Amino acid sequence: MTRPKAVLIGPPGSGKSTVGAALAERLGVTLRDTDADTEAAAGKPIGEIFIDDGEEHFRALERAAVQAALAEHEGVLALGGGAILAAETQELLAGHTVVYLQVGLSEAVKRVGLASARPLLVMNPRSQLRKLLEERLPIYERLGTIVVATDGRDPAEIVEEIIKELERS
Ligand SMILES: Nc1ncnc2c1ncn2[C@@H]1O[C@H](COP(=O)(O)OP(=O)(O)OP(=O)(O)O)[C@@H](O)[C@H]1O
Ligand SMILES: O=C(O)C1=C[C@@H](O)[C@@H](O)[C@H](O)C1
Ligand SMILES: [Mg+2]
Repeated sequence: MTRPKAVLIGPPGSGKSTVGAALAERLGVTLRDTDADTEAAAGKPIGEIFIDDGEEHFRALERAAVQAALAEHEGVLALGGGAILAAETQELLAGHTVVYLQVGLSEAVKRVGLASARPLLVMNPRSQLRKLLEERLPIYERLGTIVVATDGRDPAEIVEEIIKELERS
């Protein structure tokens, strides 16, 4: 059965795309990112999907993107930050190697401030992120089979820890 070597989950700014790219390179495999797949399916950026079609439509496209990627991809798979909210996705992740990238509120705020626009964090990113972390932390914790702290650590260091954990699992 085809399986990703690692599925990365975590809040916005935890580094799923950044660490995912470095991890894939280190393992000699490709990175697939469900945010990119969702944009490709819709033919427009995530921000525009939210504006034109609403979050519910985005989440439906995201569920389909996650389902396809889990079935097809053999490399590293990064999920959108909120993909784990769907019960269907939570069930599909059972049996996969799921790497939860932990990030604290202050560090997440700094990191998303540096990156491209995220529709859920356009207004008052700190309080939006706080709410989002409160809701999601128990879910990330439950789904992660490998948990890696990222605050104050650079992506290369995080990748080495993930590799060690993958070798042990
Ligand atoms: N360990 C790290 N140390 C410092 N900066 C980091 C680290 N990981 C990621 N970053 C930076 O934080 C920003 C967000 O990272 P990234 O886009 O990888 O997060 P993400 O988890 O994919 O977020 P999203 O859920 O919104 O897709 C980027 O500017 C990235 O360079
Ligand atoms: O945390 C979230 O809900 C999101 C994170 C991003 O990866 C994108 O999937 C989108 O901006 C929503
Ligand atoms: Mg990302």
